[in-house]
Formats: sequence, structure tokens, C-alpha cells
Amino acid sequence: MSKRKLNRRQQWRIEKIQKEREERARKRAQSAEESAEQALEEGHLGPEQTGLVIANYGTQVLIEGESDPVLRQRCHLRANIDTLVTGDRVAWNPAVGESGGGYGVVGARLQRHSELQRPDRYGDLKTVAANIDRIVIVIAPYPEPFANAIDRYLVAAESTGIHPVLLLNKTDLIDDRNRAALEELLAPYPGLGYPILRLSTKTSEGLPELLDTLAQGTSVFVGQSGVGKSSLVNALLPGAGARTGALSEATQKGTHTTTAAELFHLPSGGDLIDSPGIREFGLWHMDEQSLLEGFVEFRPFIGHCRFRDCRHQGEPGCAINEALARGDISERRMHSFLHLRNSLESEN
Ligand SMILES: Nc1nc2c(ncn2[C@@H]2O[C@H](COP(=O)(O)OP(=O)(O)OP(=O)(O)O)[C@@H](O)[C@H]2O)c(=O)[nH]1
Ligand SMILES: [Zn+2]
Repeated sequence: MSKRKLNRRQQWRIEKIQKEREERARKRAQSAEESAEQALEEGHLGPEQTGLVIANYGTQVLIEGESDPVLRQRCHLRANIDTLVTGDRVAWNPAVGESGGGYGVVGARLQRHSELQRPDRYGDLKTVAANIDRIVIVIAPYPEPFANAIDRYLVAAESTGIHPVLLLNKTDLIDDRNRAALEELLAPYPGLGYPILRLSTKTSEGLPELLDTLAQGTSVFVGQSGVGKSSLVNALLPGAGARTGALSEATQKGTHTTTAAELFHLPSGGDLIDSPGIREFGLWHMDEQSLLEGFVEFRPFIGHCRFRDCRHQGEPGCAINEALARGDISERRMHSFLHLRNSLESEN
């Protein structure tokens, strides 16, 4: 059999499996909707109230009462409801009594003030969490941080409109060999409006300041592998590791394993949304325009270059290069921008 034929047959099989999978998902969604309609008709539900999506199990979601956090129920979704993600606020009817099977019903999604999105396997953007107030970009002395990696996270955060904060973890590993380099690396950020928190998960130094920052609103932790995100989450929420594990076990049966996120209330105030998918935030592809706009101090100069297709690399009348010459843009950030832009081009 020729290679091409085999590939076509494989292709056909893959498409068939995919179709069957979609059909099963559609049937599951339909039966969940029917359960929701039935519960409504049979009057097993309490009055409508607002709630918060704690986790999404595919066709069902875990909802918490906004004015009554002790009230937590798995819910079915009514037909034609907008897609829900962790962090969404909803209008829902909790189940009352024993007879409704204990399932509440979500009737509507309330407006989101922010969305965290990532591309799905077809490259389309999919929202993975909603109503986030703060993206905490975790870095550490080891693995060694690079300016353009930090800037890439900041650009990704800027594109969501969610406020980023830098968190230098593992301060116990700072010594005379790396101190100067770290300080130089972090120097531009406070002036650009990005606060820097310093902390050691190991010694708990700096933990009160972090708790203070997290006490308002909903946060997520992002950052490269090994900087200590799991350690941080465990320090903030003893036992969360086990709970996260339980969640992924539940969702492995569904189709949302990679994006399943869970919302946690921090004992000292504030919420945290966490999932493996969210921790990878910022590592996916971005376009050149978002990159340029993601460098906040470039914004006043964008669109003012003499040439519309200016590459900001020494062209005459380049507003960005003029800002650099005046010191309104730092060498460090300019270098980072060019590095990221040029690596974007080699990606394409
Ligand atoms: N010295 C020191 N080590 C730390 C600190 N925080 C975490 N570590 C260590 O750093 C290593 C990586 O920590 P993790 O929490 O697994 O890092 P992560 O960011 O979750 O990594 P991924 O799961 O790969 O994304 C572990 O060996 C931790 O014990 C700290 O404050 N000081
Ligand atoms: Zn220019």
C-alpha cells in the first residue's frame, strides 16, 4: 500500500473518530439541557440568585452562591446559555429538597469584565477563565530569568487588559553572584507601572506582602516551569494540590482536561484561579501589532513613524527610535521588543 493511501485512510479514521466524539458531546449536552428543563418544570428549584463558577466539568458546572458561599452545587445548564468558564458570574436556581437530584440550574451568564484566552488546537482563541483582576508573573533567580521572557509575559497580560504584577520567588537564593544582575533586570518595571513583589516560598519571607496584594480580587499565577508556582499555590492553600488532582480526575472523563480551571478562596482574602493551562499563559503565538502595543511605553509613539511599514530599526523619522534617543524608551526594552519581533517572524 502506498504511503499516501495509508495517510488518507488514517485521515478518514481520525475524522470519523472526531465526528463520533462531537456527536457524543452533543448528546451529553442535550441530555443535560433536558435535565435542566425538567427540574425547572417540576419545581425542584429555589428562587433565582447570582453565583460564581468554581469549576467547569464540561456539561455541568460547580456553582457557589454569591451571597452564600456555603451553598455549592453541581448545576445543569439551560439551553442556549453562553459558554461558561471558571470565574464567570451567573444567574442560577439552586436545587431545593432531595427530589431534584441535587442539581441546580444555570439560566444565564452575567457580563464578564475580563477574559483569559488561549488558542485551541485549530488556532482559534478560547476563553479559559473570566473576571480575573491580576496576572502574577512568577520569576526566580533559578531558572535564570531573561528580559525578553518577562517582557513576553507582560505583553500577553497587556493584551488581556488584566493588570500584571511581577513576583520574584526564591529570594533565599539571592547572593552576591546574582544580586546585581537581578536588580538590573527588574529595574525598568516599577517605572512602567508593574509592581514587583519579592518572596521566598521556602522561608516565607515576603509572604504577608503577597497575601496583602492577593486579598483584593481574583488572581492567576503564570510563569516558566520551575519558578515555584506549585509551591506557591501549596503555601497559600494547603491541600489545594489534592483538590486540583481530584478535579483533573473528574475532568479526564470529559473533554476539557487541558483547560480545566478551579477557583479557590484564599483564607486571607481574595480568590485564585489555577490550572495547568492557565500557568502556560503567554507562551503562545502573538501578532506583531499586539506585541508593539504590549510595550506600554511605546504606545504614545505608535503610528507616528514617517513610514507606515516602519520596522523601528533605524529608519528615518522613526518615532520609536526618536523616543529611544530621548530616553523615553529604555535600551533594554527596545532590545527586548526587537528580539521578540524578530523571533515572531522566524516562527511564521
Ligand atoms: N530555594 C527555594 N526553592 C524553591 C522555592 N519555591 C520553590 N522552590 C523549589 O523550586 C522547584 C520548582 O518548584 P515548583 O513549585 O514545582 O515550580 P513550578 O513553577 O510549579 O514548576 P512547573 O510545575 O514545572 O510549572 C522545587 O524544587 C521547589 O522546591 C523557594 O522559595 N526557594
Ligand atoms: Zn518606527
